[in-house]
Amino acid sequence: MASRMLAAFDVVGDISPVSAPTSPVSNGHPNGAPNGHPNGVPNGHANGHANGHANGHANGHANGHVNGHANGHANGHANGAPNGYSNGYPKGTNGLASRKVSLADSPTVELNNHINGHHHSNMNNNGAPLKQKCHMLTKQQTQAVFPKRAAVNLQFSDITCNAVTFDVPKRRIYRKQILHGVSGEFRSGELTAIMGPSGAGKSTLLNVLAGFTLRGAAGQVAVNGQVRDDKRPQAFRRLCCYIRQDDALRPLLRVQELMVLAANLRLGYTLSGEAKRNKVREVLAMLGLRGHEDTAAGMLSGGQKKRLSIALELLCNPCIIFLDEPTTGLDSSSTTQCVSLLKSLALQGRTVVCTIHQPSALLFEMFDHLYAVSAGRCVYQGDVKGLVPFLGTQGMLCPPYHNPADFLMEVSSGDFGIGVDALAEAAAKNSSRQPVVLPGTTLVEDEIISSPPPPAAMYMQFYLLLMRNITIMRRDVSGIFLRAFMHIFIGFVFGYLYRGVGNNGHDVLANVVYLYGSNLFLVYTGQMAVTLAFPLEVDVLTREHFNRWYSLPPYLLSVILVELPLQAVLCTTYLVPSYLLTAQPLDLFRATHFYTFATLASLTAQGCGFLFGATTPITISVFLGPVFAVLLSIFGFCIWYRDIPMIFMWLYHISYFRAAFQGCVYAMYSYGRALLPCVPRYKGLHNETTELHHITYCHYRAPVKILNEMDISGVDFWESVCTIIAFCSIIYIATVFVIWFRLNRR
Ligand SMILES: Nc1ncnc2c1ncn2[C@@H]1O[C@H](COP(=O)(O)OP(=O)(O)OP(=O)(O)O)[C@@H](O)[C@H]1O
Repeated sequence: MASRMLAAFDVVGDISPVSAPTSPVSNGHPNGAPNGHPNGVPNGHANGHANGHANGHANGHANGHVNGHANGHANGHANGAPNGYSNGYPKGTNGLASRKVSLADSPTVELNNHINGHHHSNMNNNGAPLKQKCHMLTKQQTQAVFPKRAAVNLQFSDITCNAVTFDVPKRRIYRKQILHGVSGEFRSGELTAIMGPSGAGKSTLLNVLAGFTLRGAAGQVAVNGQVRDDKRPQAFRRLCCYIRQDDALRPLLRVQELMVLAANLRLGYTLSGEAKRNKVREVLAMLGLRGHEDTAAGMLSGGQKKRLSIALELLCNPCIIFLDEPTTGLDSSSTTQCVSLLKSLALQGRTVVCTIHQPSALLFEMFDHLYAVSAGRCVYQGDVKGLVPFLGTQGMLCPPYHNPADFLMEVSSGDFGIGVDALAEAAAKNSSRQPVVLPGTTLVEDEIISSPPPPAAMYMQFYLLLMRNITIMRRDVSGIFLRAFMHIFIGFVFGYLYRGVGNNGHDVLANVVYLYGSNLFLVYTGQMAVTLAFPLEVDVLTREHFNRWYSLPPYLLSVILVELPLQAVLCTTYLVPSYLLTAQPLDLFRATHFYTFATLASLTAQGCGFLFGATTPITISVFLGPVFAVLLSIFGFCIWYRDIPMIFMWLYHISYFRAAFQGCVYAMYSYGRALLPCVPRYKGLHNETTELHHITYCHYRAPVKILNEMDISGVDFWESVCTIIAFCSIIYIATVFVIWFRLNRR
């Protein structure tokens, strides 16, 4: 475990050859430093013991827990955070000025503390110095990667959240209160863990604090004392990023490509290309992803994906980082790496808040601040090391050698007979944390201290996203090949089954079926491809849009401009073989009309696919899409105009499928087409096709006859085209509206 963790830091050394911190101690808030061991482990270890015993777990717990593994580590926290804060900014006098020094100095120190602390516990209980090198960024390098931004404390008070659900079988509406008026503060420079049993409301709280979901939520969130205006979330969003549990990355893009794209979108073009490349290099190095630049995101391990998600957001140097269960699905080594990384980000002055499930004892102690939630109530907030004493005061003694995180879970699940209400009440009394308002740091002033460069302009966003989509399409060779193959294959199958029907008076009805089938096939393929793909796309879109990578119009335009031509090409691969094999007229005018209608129908169906994919879960959209397509396809083929009941007449008129199908039939049999040859065919018992020349009656010899019978002798090309385009436009506008609503509904 340890070696992997170090390996990650070694990578950092590529751009920042080892540098022992020079004067890390005096100002450092996380002090691990104060007594700690910027350079030497033995010292830190000794102090760790002393302080751990003295401050922390003096009763019962001390013997087991402290002597076990937590010591070297506990030292850093025990002495570190509290002193750091009192020295650093809570006293408020020098606020930012003192932070500027302390935060820049601290990462090296504290991480060494961590790493050494771990080694003490796991590998070196005798206190022997560990011979290891930890390559970390120096103060200058850290500041070069992440210029100073304001320290941001996040206060929240009386947060409630209600969910409304509808029970379909019982036909009843249920209201459920998920959060019951929780309050607290998450501070700059601290790594905060939100912990609690499953279903306690951790993710809900994180969502509300990040501003990701505000439906049903009430209460107040303030940034450095300034109340957040949820109606104008932009100012807050400029300060923070939210990394959700699912790594919504584009699997076909390489790490470097994703980073460069993110840099271009988010850092815009006021920075030179070289500066952005440097920044990408530095962030990748910091997150231990150097050497993986050419690896596709889909091929990264779980831990690497998590780090890449963080790297992408770090490019614009957020003040607050929210992470929902960043360690879920990671092995213990990757989990430690991930939390170490978060710790180092916090130590650089960020406010880092994450939800986490039952961490190991080691991991637990890496957090500075714990916010425990159970059944929507806060059951503890404060220093991690204060948890066991607090529970002790409530009569719940953590057994020796027991992981306090596990103990917390057991207690808050009610295993010790104390109710959540009683615990929450005790926690409220115990909480000694007073809100700290940092002087001179408001949402507006943050811009003055250091605002990230302006993001790319809209047209550049469009260009960058278009290039990204083209690259993804080019990489998805197997997907595109399969789609093309299926179109060609079905083109030949249809062509064979209906061979020759396009130029035979006896086969006019068969040809009408071919035209109907062709439209239906292209409508299905156009619709289903995006219906299935778009819900997956929505996850990435939600993450990127929430974190302010780009606006919706350039995004949608870039998607449509890649999908439309692709679908048009796929239509061609079907239409050409089937058209030729079915012996449709070799007349450019008719062929163009046919192609225009069939392709327009397919592209409109694609719009429906976007709409269904964006509005409904995939299990519903795969059902709803085809039903809608079939419904609209009935009119004009299964039922003719004169037979349609009044009540359904509107469906006839809006049906893009009907307009396209009738346009195709009209193109084949109107515009003065000559009398058709009548070659009746009879399929004999032995499958031979025999021409029966003696049959003389040929009902559809005159092409206009089928048009009259189908009631479509008056089709107007432009009217049909306009009907389809109008329908298509409405569908796309509805899609834009629905996606916009989904992305902005909070
Ligand atoms: N939209 C919703 N409608 C109804 N109930 C909801 C909704 N969102 C969350 N809940 C319920 O609220 C409770 C808390 O959910 P939340 O996801 O915040 O828990 P959690 O602590 O993050 O759980 P876990 O650790 O298992 O992810 C759960 O019981 C959940 O079923």
